Amino acid sequence: MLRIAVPNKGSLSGPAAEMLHEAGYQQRRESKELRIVDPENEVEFFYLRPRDIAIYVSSGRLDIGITGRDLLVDSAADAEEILPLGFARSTFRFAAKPGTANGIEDLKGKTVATSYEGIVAQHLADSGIEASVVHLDGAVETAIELGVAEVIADVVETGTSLRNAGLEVFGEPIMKSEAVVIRRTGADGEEPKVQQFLRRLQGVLVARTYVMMDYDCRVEQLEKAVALTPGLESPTVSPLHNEGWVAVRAMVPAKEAQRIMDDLYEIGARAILTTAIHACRL
Ligand SMILES: Nc1ncnc2c1ncn2[C@@H]1O[C@H](COP(=O)(O)OP(=O)(O)OP(=O)(O)O)[C@@H](O)[C@H]1O
Ligand SMILES: O=P(O)(O)OC[C@H]1O[C@H](OP(=O)(O)OP(=O)(O)O)[C@H](O)[C@@H]1O
Ligand SMILES: [Mg+2]
Repeated sequence: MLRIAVPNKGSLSGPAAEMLHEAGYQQRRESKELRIVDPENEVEFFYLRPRDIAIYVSSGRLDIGITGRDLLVDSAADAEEILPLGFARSTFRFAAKPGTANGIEDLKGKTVATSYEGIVAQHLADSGIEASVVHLDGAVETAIELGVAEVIADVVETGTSLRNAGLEVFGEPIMKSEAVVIRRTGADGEEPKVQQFLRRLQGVLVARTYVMMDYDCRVEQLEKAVALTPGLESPTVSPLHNEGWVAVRAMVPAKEAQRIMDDLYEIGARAILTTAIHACRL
């Protein structure tokens, strides 16, 4: 049975459960459940604090886990990323009161408050900057107002939390993060159960980012049309009953679907349809 760590709380837990559900796995019915078995898929899910997931996976007791890239790096656990999942996207940045810092060199001798001490200490060491780091559990944006630190380093998504606290980012982003699947460093990458799990999640990612497009066009327009809808490998082209016409079917990125439909119409394609993909294996 494959043993998988899943976030039990916070920004990662809802989207992770949703993705697993879309991939056909049973998920817990209420938020207090800490462990469930999905016998049909031969998988056991452990609902753990996101911060602890890399530690469990590195111990080898759990085969794989879903966590944030920033949490993985911060933990310094012996685990590695094997698949990015595209949700809980954020950047990790320094911020301070406007006009008090412009770059990392301005951190010299200052105190930085953060929940991600590992990332910050490493980044300061790599940059040759000596500064103190104070660990806070959350709501780090308030630390400056309350005099605990002159600078913070925190997760930024929309920037609303920083704006509300009257703070501004400075310097280069320290890292970009998103939810990722991890495994113990050097674990057997060919393990069939792990491979099957990854294929299912990849299927969800593809189903979320692509739509299926069907249309009819004249044979003379086919090369132009295919250039607009090259598909993943190559589009399916079938003859139509009316001579001189073909039907084309190809996957296209969902975000570009409307523009592609306009462009196809312009070159004479008709009966252009897009449909959602519910699941796939590439
Ligand atoms: N506002 C946000 N937008 C996108 N990702 C976020 C946001 N806040 C946190 N994350 C990501 O979620 C992960 C942190 O999860 P964690 O559950 O520890 O914190 P949280 O979502 O802030 O919840 P909590 O309320 O428990 O602090 C990290 O990978 C982080 O980058
Ligand atoms: O840029 P934004 O869209 O505002 O998102 C970033 C904020 O979201 C998270 O906080 P959360 O609400 O989880 O509280 P926490 O600080 O206690 O973790 C994160 O720690 C930032 O504070
Ligand atoms: Mg938080």
